[in-house]
Amino acid sequence: EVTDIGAFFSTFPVTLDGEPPLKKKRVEAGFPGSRGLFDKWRAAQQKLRRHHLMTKWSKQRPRLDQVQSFLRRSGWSTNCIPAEEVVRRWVPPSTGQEEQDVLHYVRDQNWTGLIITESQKDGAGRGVFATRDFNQGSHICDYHGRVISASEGRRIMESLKEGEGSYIFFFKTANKDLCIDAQAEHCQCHPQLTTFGRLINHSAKNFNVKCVVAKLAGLAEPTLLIKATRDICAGEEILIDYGVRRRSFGGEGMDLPWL
Ligand SMILES: C[S@@+](CC[C@H](N)C(=O)[O-])C[C@H]1O[C@@H](n2cnc3c(N)ncnc32)[C@H](O)[C@@H]1O
Repeated sequence: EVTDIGAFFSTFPVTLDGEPPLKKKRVEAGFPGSRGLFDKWRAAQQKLRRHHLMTKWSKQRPRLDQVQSFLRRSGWSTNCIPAEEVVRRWVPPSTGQEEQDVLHYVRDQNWTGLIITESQKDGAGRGVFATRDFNQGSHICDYHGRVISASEGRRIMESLKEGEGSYIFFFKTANKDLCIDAQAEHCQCHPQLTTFGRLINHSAKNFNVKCVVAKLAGLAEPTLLIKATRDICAGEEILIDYGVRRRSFGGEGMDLPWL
C-alpha cells in the first residue's frame, strides 16, 4: 500500500471537473481503500472550485440565479461552496485580475492546490505539497505572519529554546530591514488556520519556489509572495532555499543536521 500523499496527487491530480478517485481505483493504483486520501482530494478540489467561482465574475456581483445556473451546468452540485456565499463574498476587481486574485488569497488565506502533510524528508516534520500542477512563475502562497523589524525578529530568534524551529523570514524592502514573524502556529488574523508559507521546508539544490517582496494595493504592509521557479507537478513537495548554509551564523549552522 502506498500512503505517500505526493504519489497520490501525482496519480490523481486535482482538477475543477474531475471526479475523486473511488475506492476501486485507489486500491488498483496501490493506495489504501480507507477514506483519508479521498477526503484530502475532495478538500483540494473544493478550494479550487471556490477560487474559480470567486474570480469568475470580474465586472459586477453575479446574481444568485446566474451562479446557480453555472453550478448546474458545471455539474458541481456537491463539493462546492453554496451559490449564496459566492454572491455574498464577491468583491470588485480594483486592479489587474492577477493582483486581485493574489489579494484575495492573501486576505483569506485560501490558496489552492496545496496540502500540508508529513514531509518525506528525514526528520523534517510537516511540509507543503502540490495537489495540482503549477506553471513556472505562478504564485503558490505567501509567507504569512506579522511584519516586524529585523531587530525584533532577531530578538525572537534568540529567545527560542534549543531545538525549537524558527518561523521568521528576514527580508529587505525600501532600504528597511524587516521580517515576517510566523512563529505562532496560528496568526492573529486567521486564528483557525495553519498557513502554508511557514511550513515550507528547505532545499538548497532542489528548491522549486522563491520569495519575492510585493506591495499589494489595499494592504498596508509588504507581502512576501512565494512563486514557482519552475513548473511544479502535482505530488511534489514545495521547497525553498532558506538561504542558510552550515557555515551560516558564524558556524552555528553546523549544528543543524538538515542543512
Ligand atoms: C520553517 S520550519 C518548516 C516546517 C517544519 N517542517 C514544520 O513541521 O513545522 C523549519 C524547520 O523545518 C525543518 N526542515 C526544513 N527543511 C528541512 C529539510 N530539508 N530536512 C529536514 N528538516 C527540515 C527543520 O527542523 C527546520 O528548523
